[in-house]
Amino acid sequence: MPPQKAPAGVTKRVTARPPNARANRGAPPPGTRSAALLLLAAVFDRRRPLEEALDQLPAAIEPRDRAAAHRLAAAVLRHAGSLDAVLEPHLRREPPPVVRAALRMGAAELLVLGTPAHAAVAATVAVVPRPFAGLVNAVLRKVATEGAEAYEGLDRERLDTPPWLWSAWHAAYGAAGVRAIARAHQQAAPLDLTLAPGASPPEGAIELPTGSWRLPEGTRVTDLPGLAEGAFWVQDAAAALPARLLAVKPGERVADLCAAPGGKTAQLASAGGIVTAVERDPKRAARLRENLARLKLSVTVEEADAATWMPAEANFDAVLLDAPCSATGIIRRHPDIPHLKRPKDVAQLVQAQAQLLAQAARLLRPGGRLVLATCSLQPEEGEAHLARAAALGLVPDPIAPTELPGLRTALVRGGTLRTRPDMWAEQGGIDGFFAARFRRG
Ligand SMILES: C[S@@+](CC[C@H](N)C(=O)[O-])C[C@H]1O[C@@H](n2cnc3c(N)ncnc32)[C@H](O)[C@@H]1O
Repeated sequence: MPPQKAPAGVTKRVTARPPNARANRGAPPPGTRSAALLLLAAVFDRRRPLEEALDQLPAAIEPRDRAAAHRLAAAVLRHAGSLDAVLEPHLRREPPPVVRAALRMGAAELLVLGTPAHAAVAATVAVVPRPFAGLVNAVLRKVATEGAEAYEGLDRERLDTPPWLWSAWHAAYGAAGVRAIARAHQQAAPLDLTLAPGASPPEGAIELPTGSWRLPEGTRVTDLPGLAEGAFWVQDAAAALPARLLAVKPGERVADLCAAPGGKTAQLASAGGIVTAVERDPKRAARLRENLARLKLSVTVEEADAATWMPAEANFDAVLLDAPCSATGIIRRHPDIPHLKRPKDVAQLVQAQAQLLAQAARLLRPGGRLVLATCSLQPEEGEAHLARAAALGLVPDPIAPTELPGLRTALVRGGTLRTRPDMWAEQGGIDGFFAARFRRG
């Protein structure tokens, strides 16, 4: 997102304390800030996903520095609009990108993460090119003394949401809806797990009404016992719903289209389905295989384009199409998304989804079931596909309220699923998903 000023006419909301300000956790370890600058340059300058940038950090960077850099970069990405609004009065002209990124980083440490001022300022100054050290020092000192008050007075929900997404969500969900969604995006998400059949949940996990298990935000999955043994896999509670809605019975032949990293594949195979998972991207297909091996699940993985893939023996009992999408439903977990996606991406993805849907319908036996899912809040990538499905001869198979315990508000339009990140707000929210179920006539 380019630096933004508060839009005209936006009401300023004042809260006693920034809701994201954490208890002071002390200064991040050395090496964090230069690694975070690499991550931010990848997202802001080259428009690469944060996860990809993390994978490409130099191998010499220590795991604890990587984790701290990820946390710092995520705070900048989540709050970039608000941080810019605080920085703006202290900048006479636009600084070079690396300096802008460092200023956002320093401001995020001061205003969001609670790093002590002396550590945040000195360590940020140390990673900028020398000619800009004085500027960064002066601006961050100002932010350290005056920034908190300015930050608290901002309409952060609005400033941290790109205008095109705000307008689209306003049109789809109304004024209260867009506000609630943007508020949910101010917070990082908790860690949700799906348990392997018969496995015990990790200590401290809470069971959600839909059957997923939740641990507090910031929990590191690698610290949980049972990960290597395949006792669970990481999967947001909303992401776990589409495969459940397919209600696979043991021995059924199931095609899982667009499958990596395989959370839904694992659910389908655990339910006893004879699963073929189709994934186009070779690296992601390799990750899918690794994940299935860890979970000791037997699945046929096809590296192929699901828009044209047609095995000799199709006639599947059930097909899950978890189509590639703009991913605007998972911004809580991926705060880089608002900085990477543009409206034209949505239009292109809708075309791809329509092709995949048509092919998915061809794979079914008569009477077979299809669930279409996208992790997007854009109606073009969800509800708009219902008319296309009807034209393909797919008959709606409405989801029943009993299939969504604790989530009845997510049941809309005569039996389709629409979750939003502001649902289950008291329990830490849920990702935004659309899902619809059909039968082949
Ligand atoms: C939303 S993610 C799928 C998440 C996955 N179903 C899960 O639950 O873990 C979309 C995946 O589809 C893959 N993909 C995109 N277009 C594809 C296509 N035409 N054929 C097969 N895979 C595709 C992407 O590489 C990506 O791995």
